[in-house]
Amino acid sequence: MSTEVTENMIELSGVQKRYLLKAALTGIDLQIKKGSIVGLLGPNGSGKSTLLKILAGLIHPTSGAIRIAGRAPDASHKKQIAYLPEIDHLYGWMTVDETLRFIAGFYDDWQADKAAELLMTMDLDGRQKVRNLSKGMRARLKLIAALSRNVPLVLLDEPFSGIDPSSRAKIIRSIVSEFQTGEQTIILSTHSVSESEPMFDEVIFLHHGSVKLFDTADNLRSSYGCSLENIWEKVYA
Ligand SMILES: Nc1ncnc2c1ncn2[C@@H]1O[C@H](COP(=O)(O)OP(=O)(O)OP(=O)(O)O)[C@@H](O)[C@H]1O
Repeated sequence: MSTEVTENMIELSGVQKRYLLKAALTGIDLQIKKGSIVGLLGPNGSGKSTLLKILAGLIHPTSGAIRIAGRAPDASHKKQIAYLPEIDHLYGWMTVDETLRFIAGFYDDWQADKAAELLMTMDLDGRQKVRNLSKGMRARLKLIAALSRNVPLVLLDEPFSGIDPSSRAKIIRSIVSEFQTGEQTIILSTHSVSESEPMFDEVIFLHHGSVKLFDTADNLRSSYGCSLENIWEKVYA
């Protein structure tokens, strides 16, 4: 993906998004370094999904500039971004194995061995029909689909939605262990701040469509003297 030498995977300058009368993003300036796991946090409606969709190239900003790996986004970028949407588009009539084979067909970078490994880590039965999966199991299947690709940028929108708290910790460990240090950048939106906190290198707190705080997780914890979960309570009090 990198045609120019740059330390940043993502650079956003003055990015705004308006849906008819609703301003979802009101001017985002951000520089996200390559090789980090970034937590995208914020209350309902703060703009997390909108920002991720813009980065995935699914929607366009109303104004502002975006650079991904040093270049303005174009059609070729989409091939190098794995995006897990908040809503799933899985086919109920397929089995889990058929779903993964179907998704694999779209991507040259699909890693079948990794998908098989994740299937075991996520405790999913490949023979089960998607329509019979619980909400949490569907969420796991979506995660396998995103994490089995060998891409420099992974965008996960609420990946733990529907997954029970004890399984979340296990899944977070598998995301961290699958993370290709130095090569990949993961941006992950979540409301599960306490469970996710250990995996974040950097954290963005969004509020009403703008960045309220952005720093390394360590700097935030040391300047506030508390956990990210407690910072959340202070920021959105
Ligand atoms: N397609 C759309 N048309 C109109 N308004 C939209 C659309 N999508 C999002 N919005 C509005 O933009 C704002 C930001 O929404 P967004 O989904 O990005 O927030 P979010 O932080 O992801 O929320 P949540 O945590 O509830 O998923 C909200 O006020 C929402 O109602």
